[in-house]
Amino acid sequence: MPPKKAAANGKRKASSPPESSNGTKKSKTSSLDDLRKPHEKAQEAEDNGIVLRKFYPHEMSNARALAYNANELPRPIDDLAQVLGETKSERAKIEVRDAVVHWFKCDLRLKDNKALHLASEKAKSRGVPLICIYIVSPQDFEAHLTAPVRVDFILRTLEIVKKDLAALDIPLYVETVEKRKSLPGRVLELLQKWGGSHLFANVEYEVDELRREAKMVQMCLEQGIAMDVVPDTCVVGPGELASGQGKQYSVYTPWYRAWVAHIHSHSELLDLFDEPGKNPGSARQKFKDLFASDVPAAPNNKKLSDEERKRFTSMWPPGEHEAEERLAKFCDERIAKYGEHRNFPAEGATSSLSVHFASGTLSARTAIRSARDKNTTKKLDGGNQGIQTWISEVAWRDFYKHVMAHWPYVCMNKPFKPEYTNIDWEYNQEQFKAWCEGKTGYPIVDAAMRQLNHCGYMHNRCRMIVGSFLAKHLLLDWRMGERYFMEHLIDGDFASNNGGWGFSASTGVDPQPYFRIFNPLLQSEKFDAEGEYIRKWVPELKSIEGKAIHDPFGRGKGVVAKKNGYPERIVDHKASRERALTRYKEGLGRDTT
Ligand SMILES: Cc1cc2nc3c(=O)[nH]c(=O)nc-3n(C[C@H](O)[C@H](O)[C@H](O)COP(=O)(O)OP(=O)(O)OC[C@H]3O[C@@H](n4cnc5c(N)ncnc54)[C@H](O)[C@@H]3O)c2cc1C
Repeated sequence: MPPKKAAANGKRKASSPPESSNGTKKSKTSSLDDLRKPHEKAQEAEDNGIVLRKFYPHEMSNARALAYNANELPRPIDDLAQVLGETKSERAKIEVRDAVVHWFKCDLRLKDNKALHLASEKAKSRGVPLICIYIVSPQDFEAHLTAPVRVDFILRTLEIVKKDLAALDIPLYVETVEKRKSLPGRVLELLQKWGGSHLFANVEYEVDELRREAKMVQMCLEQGIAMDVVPDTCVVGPGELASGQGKQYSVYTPWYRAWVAHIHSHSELLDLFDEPGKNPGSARQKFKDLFASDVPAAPNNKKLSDEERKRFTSMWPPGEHEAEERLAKFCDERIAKYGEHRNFPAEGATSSLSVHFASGTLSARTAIRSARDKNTTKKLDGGNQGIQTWISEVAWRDFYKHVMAHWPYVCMNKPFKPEYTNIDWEYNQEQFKAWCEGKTGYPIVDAAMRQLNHCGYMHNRCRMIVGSFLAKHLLLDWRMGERYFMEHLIDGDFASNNGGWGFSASTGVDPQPYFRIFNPLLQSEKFDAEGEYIRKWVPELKSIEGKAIHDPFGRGKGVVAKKNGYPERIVDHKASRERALTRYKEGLGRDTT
């Protein structure tokens, strides 16, 4: 994150001519007042639970989004880089006192964890103990729509992290802080209590976290504490790659080529960070309260039922050792054929590692390195096709984080293409409920939604099918689907989820034109030809043989389906398609701010 200078009036100076996300419209901003106006559909977004007004301002105008593109508004990532840059020398002067602290967030592992490694090195340099903390923030979980299954996975993982750290005489202290605004102050208080002079954390690229960390670096410094926030979660961090014209990429393929070339020419990017070293033996006695502290139960707003907890515990074993084993097994057994099989949801051909990337129980570096080392060429883009394809999928994760950092309004309920907010979306709650429950009458859609509800996970092909179905067949505001996913996915990751929804609704960064509408029947026949996936998740259709499984009412098996309680289609494919085409076209022709 290279630091950038802000202009004296607090606004960033444009480094290149104003441009929109996609080059179609210029920013029309005239005054700050204009930029503060809500979008004309803001109330609708609020009423439908898309913008959580308890925590956030109303939906911004399109003009404000375009002002980010025109570099007229500072990006949170640049603000953090600037604070880090400006305070660097002062922070460097701070002497190590009684302890060094690492703050775990979405990086719940000991191996190959950059901030943890740096914290450990700092502590060792003066022979003082390393203390680790994790703050459970129920309000952050609420504001970020974190799924209860994900919270449960995090808490189960923390037990493992605590045990592994204790073996190194390092305490992990976990505390619940009810109010998200109190979190920075509480972290500081803890550091002061322990005589901690240095706080380390890995960067999270969501807007809330970037802004919080920028403030915290300052707050810490005022108290004589050096906070360092370092890039770790991506192999190539946001902002590192620019096109020949110096612009940030908004299209995946050229970005990916640059990503591969950059790693090939900076091989150190795949060097792994050592685990922390052992604490001095005295740490056990000195911080015995911290060693004795427990990992709390899930907060009330994110509790699972006993049955769910049992189910998810057996489905999703937590922690980095599990991630490591899963990665090794995948590389040994399935990666070579990944390219051919990954699109077929019944096959279980993908890695199922997303939960580990999302919680940080596995680093992207380790994953890419392991895959590369399996390849005879030791290159990212040569040799075995399956390995290459898998690496390029993991790269999507970096790409979407880069998008979120450079176009921060995607993290504020706006689509990457702001003009898509002008579309008249539907808010039909009955149809939304049918979609959520897997009762749309489209077997592949229903199977997928039921997989999500049962497992906290859905196959990628199916995520695209149900996303497109929600946005185009039901014409529901895609952000309702985005929210539902976050509230139910164990691998919920804002950037990847937002990117996936942008793709599905054609509102995102990928050049996926709105008139390309997935036909669920064709998708079903192509990717679940034998209906194995459908039969697994939609038991009402289990007895239906042959191609009728894809469309029981249209293919003479309506009586059986109906008898077993399976619903008829809630919308007609052809009519929905026509409606979507018209509505998208009208919306995009409208000029609102
Ligand atoms: C509408 C929609 C919503 C999505 N929401 C999320 C989400 O919240 N969290 C999430 O991790 N992924 C999300 N994805 C991407 C993708 O579906 C999952 O990463 C993938 O299904 C996870 O399964 P896997 O680990 O077996 O993947 P594999 O096929 O084994 O891929 C390996 C890894 O590459 C990354 N990856 C693969 N595909 C993508 C992609 N399209 N975008 C970003 N990263 C990718 C993931 O980290 C994944 O674990 C979404 C996709 C769509 C279309």
